Amino acid sequence: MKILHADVAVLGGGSAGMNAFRNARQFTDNVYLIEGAQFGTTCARVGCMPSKLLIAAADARHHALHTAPFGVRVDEGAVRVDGRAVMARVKSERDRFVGFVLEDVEAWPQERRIMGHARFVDEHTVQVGDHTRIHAERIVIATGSRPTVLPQWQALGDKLIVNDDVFAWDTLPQRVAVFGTGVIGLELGQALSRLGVEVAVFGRSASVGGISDPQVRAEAEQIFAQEFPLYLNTQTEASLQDGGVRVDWRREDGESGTFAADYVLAAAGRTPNTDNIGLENLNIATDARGVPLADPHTMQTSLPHIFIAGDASDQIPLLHEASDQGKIAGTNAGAYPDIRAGLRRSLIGVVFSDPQIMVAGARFARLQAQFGDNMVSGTVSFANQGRSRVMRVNRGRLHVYAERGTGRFLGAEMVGPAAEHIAHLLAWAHQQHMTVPQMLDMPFYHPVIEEGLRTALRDAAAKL
Ligand SMILES: Cc1cc2nc3c(=O)[nH]c(=O)nc-3n(C[C@H](O)[C@H](O)[C@H](O)COP(=O)(O)OP(=O)(O)OC[C@H]3O[C@@H](n4cnc5c(N)ncnc54)[C@H](O)[C@@H]3O)c2cc1C
Ligand SMILES: NC(=O)c1ccc[n+]([C@@H]2O[C@H](COP(=O)([O-])OP(=O)(O)OC[C@H]3O[C@@H](n4cnc5c(N)ncnc54)[C@H](O)[C@@H]3O)[C@@H](O)[C@H]2O)c1
Repeated sequence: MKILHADVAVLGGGSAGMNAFRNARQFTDNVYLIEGAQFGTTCARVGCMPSKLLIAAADARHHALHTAPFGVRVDEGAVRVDGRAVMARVKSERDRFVGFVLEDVEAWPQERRIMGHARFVDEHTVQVGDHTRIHAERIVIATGSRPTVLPQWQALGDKLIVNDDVFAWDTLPQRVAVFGTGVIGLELGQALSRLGVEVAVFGRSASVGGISDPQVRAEAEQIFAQEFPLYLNTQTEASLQDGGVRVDWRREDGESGTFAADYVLAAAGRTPNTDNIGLENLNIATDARGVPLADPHTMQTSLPHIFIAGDASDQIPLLHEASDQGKIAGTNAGAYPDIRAGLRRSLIGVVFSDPQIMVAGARFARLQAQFGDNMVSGTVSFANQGRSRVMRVNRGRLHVYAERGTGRFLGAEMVGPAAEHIAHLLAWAHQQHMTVPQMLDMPFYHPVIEEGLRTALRDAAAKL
């Protein structure tokens, strides 16, 4: 057994762990980065990047099939999906992104990177595989998350797939049942459907892409249900049949049916990888899911020398949050005991469906609980918004929320065109603590989709 002594040990070499390692090294060279599976990050290998590549292919087919309203005739029969070519591009571009991450990792001294599953033996000792034991003064947990697989789905064997499996395909299957109407369910479900795969998306609640505003959510449901079968508030039972999967479903309203699929894609949330790292050997405060509680400004847990970052923290499971949290945790682990609050940005979240979904600042549900009647909501429908109509992307709704009296901009939720860009404008305004009147003083070009944002802001201003 190799015994090492470290100032800082970082558990997990994904986006959060890499940033923690990088930042801890600003203070000491004696830092180890431990990776249990492979370097390359979830984001680049099986997350953000390959999903966006698949969506790009799906949108190419969708646009090719929808040119007629512009007077541009494309022979529909000529639009053919070559599943092997689609997956070949997804994988080769994905490998390019992974390659850049690996270049960064390989630039670090080899003896500082240790491969193996890490577990706590006690508050200062980490066992790596069966080969190394590290005594560390400070430790950063950055072990990420994995798809949640419910026990009743285990019997499906290799017919139950997760996002990682999709990006390992060499070609496209014929039929997929998606369990989960959150971010992954919508993104991958719609992309597969647009690539010609027969898809049905099942959600056990009314949730669509995480939208908490009932009016925006209802609009999203209506839009997506027009494109592919979307079953909300639905119970499902999946069993193996004829070499595939049979999904028996029953909706709350009593409607029921069966869907035959090649695979069930589990997209029902993610579980932080903190249940298999020996936390039982520590006296650390955890939340109801068993995840260590941490101050979001310092990422310090209840054990002052242990920090947590990224999806493992179960705070906001997004890439930019993992990077920020990794930086904060690594800096504080390096500078310990000089602990400082790091930069936390305004909330921004985008679902890359079509139309896109976004949240900026704060979610409606949280704001309503906090502000109640002290909050106004400005609205715009994109159905007749000028530029959106020109481009035939005129679907969706934006709600902006502001504090009554002060006019302070509080947040927004949206399903609609250019949501990824509007999300940035609004998150930036939120972080600058702008009021709705100040936002209306900003320039708006003509004709642009952002003029819809101005309509919503004017509506909010009139109610202030
Ligand atoms: C399909 C999909 C699409 C996504 N799209 C987006 C998007 O468009 N935009 C966005 O912002 N976010 C997106 N995300 C979320 C984003 O990918 C994650 O929030 C982010 O990658 C989390 O980074 P992390 O460092 O916490 O975890 P990871 O990158 O998963 O790193 C954790 C690392 O820890 C290792 N590890 C685990 N346990 C141990 C152990 N005990 N010992 C040693 N090592 C261990 C793992 O092998 C892994 O390498 C997406 C996620 C998925 C699944
Ligand atoms: N564009 C992006 O930024 C992006 C893309 C993909 C993933 N992500 C991140 O990854 C996280 C995980 O994504 P996700 O879609 O798995 O989780 P999610 O939390 O977004 O959605 C999970 C959905 O599954 C539903 N659900 C739960 N149990 C179910 C069951 N038994 N049957 C059917 N439905 C069930 C929930 O009601 C919810 O709607 C996201 O929260 C997000 O932070 C981000």
